[in-house]
Amino acid sequence: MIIFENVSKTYEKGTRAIKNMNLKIRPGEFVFVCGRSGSGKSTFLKLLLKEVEPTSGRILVDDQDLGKMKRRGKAVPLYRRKLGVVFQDFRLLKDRNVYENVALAQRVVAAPAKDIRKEVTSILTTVGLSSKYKSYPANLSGGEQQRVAIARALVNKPEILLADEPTGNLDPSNSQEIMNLLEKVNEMGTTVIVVTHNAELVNRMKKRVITMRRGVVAGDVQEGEYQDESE
Ligand SMILES: Nc1ncnc2c1ncn2[C@@H]1O[C@H](COP(=O)(O)OP(=O)(O)OP(=O)(O)O)[C@@H](O)[C@H]1O
Repeated sequence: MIIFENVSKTYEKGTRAIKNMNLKIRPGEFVFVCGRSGSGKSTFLKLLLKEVEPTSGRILVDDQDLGKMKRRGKAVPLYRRKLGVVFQDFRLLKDRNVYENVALAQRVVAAPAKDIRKEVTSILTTVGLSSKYKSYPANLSGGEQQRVAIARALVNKPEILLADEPTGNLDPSNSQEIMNLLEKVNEMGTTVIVVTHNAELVNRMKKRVITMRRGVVAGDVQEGEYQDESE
């Protein structure tokens, strides 16, 4: 369970990026966080990743108070293992093939060698890329590259998948396929949080929609819609 209690974030120069955010996301939910550029979506993700600290308020993830977690030591890296992250620009290693890109995430957490092949093979099957395990990113379509990034984010079995504009670089048909994959991942048990301003896609998915406007939660609706130009 993710809980934001009266969370505000003011950056050094005085920009109030998040104002009094109250939010609960339950295990297994699929949530869109929508809003225009500058509405606070990235700051929300950074708070959840403990990349930035709230100016006030409290963030709890599975009863762990992020504010009480020591910056030094193992607590933050251990906490971050709960979270898989996917970005708009895929962020794959260009000089490694698909298999290696995904396996590396397992090596980072010192997974036993005998498990790596099994887990990587299994997750590549889930994302529909088992036949391309030897390909390099440059030889894959954007949609395929994002599938590799999703496999990499999921191979260590995080509880929560965070996707920051995952379809920002994709055409409509690849975007829909990525959304379908995220829905499948969610149905397999992972909590999925997707930050986006792609209203068309959001409105087709019929999921919970949290709308941010100038740092404030302006809407939070189950099977909701996002009206891009509502401001
Ligand atoms: N490191 C920072 N220092 C100062 N101000 C910042 C910083 N990061 C973000 N901001 C400001 O905080 C506000 C919210 O930004 P944020 O990046 O969270 O919005 P966003 O909805 O993710 O936008 P985008 O869709 O463009 O990424 C904006 O006014 C932005 O200029």
